[in-house]
Amino acid sequence: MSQAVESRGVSVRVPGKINLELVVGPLRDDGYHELATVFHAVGIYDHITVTPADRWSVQVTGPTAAGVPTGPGNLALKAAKALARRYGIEGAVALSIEKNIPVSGGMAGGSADAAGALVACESLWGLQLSRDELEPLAATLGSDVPFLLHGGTAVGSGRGERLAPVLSRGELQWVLWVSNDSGLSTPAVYAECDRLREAAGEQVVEPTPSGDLIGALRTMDTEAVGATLRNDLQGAACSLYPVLDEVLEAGLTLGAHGAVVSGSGPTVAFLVSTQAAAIDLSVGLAARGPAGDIRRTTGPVAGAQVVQHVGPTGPQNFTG
Ligand SMILES: C[C@](O)(CO)[C@H](O)COP(=O)(O)OP(=O)(O)OC[C@H]1O[C@@H](n2ccc(N)nc2=O)[C@H](O)[C@@H]1O
Ligand SMILES: Nc1ncnc2c1ncn2[C@@H]1O[C@H](COP(=O)(O)OP(=O)(O)OP(=O)(O)O)[C@@H](O)[C@H]1O
Repeated sequence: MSQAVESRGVSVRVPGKINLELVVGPLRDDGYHELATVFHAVGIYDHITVTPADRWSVQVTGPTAAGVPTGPGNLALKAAKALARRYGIEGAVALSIEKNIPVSGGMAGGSADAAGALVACESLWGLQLSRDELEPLAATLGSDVPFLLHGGTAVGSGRGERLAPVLSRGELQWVLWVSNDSGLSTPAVYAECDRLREAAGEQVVEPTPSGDLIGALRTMDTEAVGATLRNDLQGAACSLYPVLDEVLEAGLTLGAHGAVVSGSGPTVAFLVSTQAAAIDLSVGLAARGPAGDIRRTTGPVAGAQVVQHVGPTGPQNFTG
C-alpha cells in the first residue's frame, strides 16, 4: 500500500486567478459564451485538507470564509463526491477549507477549491491520476476549474476549459483592489454584457487571443503587458458596480502600468514593475482610492499542489 493511501489526511494549496485578457464571443446554445482568455494564477491561496470520515462534511475558516456554503452546494464537496463516484471510492471525507481568495470576486475561488479537492482526494485515495487525467471531470464542475489544476499562465478557449500553456519568464507584480462589500454573480455579469452589446448593436465575432499580449508575456515586458490587458466583461462589471470606474482610474493615476477587472469582477488588478512600486501603489490606493482591501501578490504561480500528508506519525511537508 502506498504512503498516500496510509495517510490520514492530505492538504493542498491552490491559488486564485486573474484574467490578463478575456475576449467574450457569442452566446452558445448551451448558455455559455465562447471565450478566448489568458488565465494567470496569482499567489493568493486557499488551503484544502481532506481526511477520511464516515460522512461527507465541509468546514470553512479563514479571512474570506463568510458566505461560503458548507452544505451540498460547496464546490469542493461537489468535486470530492464526483471523483469518488467516477472511481468507485466507498466512504467519505471531511473537507476543511481555509479561505483567503475573495468570494464572488472574479478570482475563481470556488473553482480553486474544487481543483484543490480533486488533487487532495486523488492523492488520499492513491488514484495515480495526472492533472491532464483529472481535467475532464474538472471541466464538469466549472469552466475555470481545469486551469486551477495547472496554474501558471495559459490560454483558455471553448468556454474556458480548453487550455494551452503560455511561455513566459520571470514574475509580474500585482496590486489587487478587493471589494470588502458584496461580490458579483458571474451569470449576472455575462447577462449584462449581452444586454449592453445588444443595446449598442454590437456585432459579436468569434474570439481570438491577442498576439501582442502573448508576445509581451514571452519577454515579460511589464509596460507592454500593462498596455494589452483587456476584459470584455469590464463594461458589464462597471455597469453593475459603478465604483469600479473610480478604482480603475485611481490606480492608473497613481502610476500603474495597466489595470483590469479580473474575470466577472469586482476585483481589480493593477500591474507595476517592482516590489517598491507595488508598495507605493498599495499605500496610495489605501489612502486615496475607494474603500476596499488592497493586496500585493505576484504571478504566475503553480496550480493545486499537495503540501502535506498527515499520517499516523504526524505531518509530512512537501513544499514550503
Ligand atoms: C468569468 C470567468 O471567471 C473568466 O475566467 C469564467 O468565465 C467563469 O467561470 P466559472 O465561474 O467556472 O463559470 P461556470 O460555473 O462554468 O458558469 C457559470 C455561469 O457563467 C456563465 N458563463 C460561464 C463561462 C462561459 N464561458 N460563458 C458563460 O456565459 C454562464 O451563465 C454559466 O452558467
Ligand atoms: N468553496 C467555495 N468557495 C467560494 N464560493 C463557493 C464555494 N463553493 C460554492 N461557492 C459559491 O460559488 C459562488 C461563486 O463563488 P466564487 O468565489 O468562485 O466566485 P468568483 O470568484 O466570482 O467566480 P469566477 O471567477 O469563477 O467567476 C458563490 O456564490 C459561493 O456561494
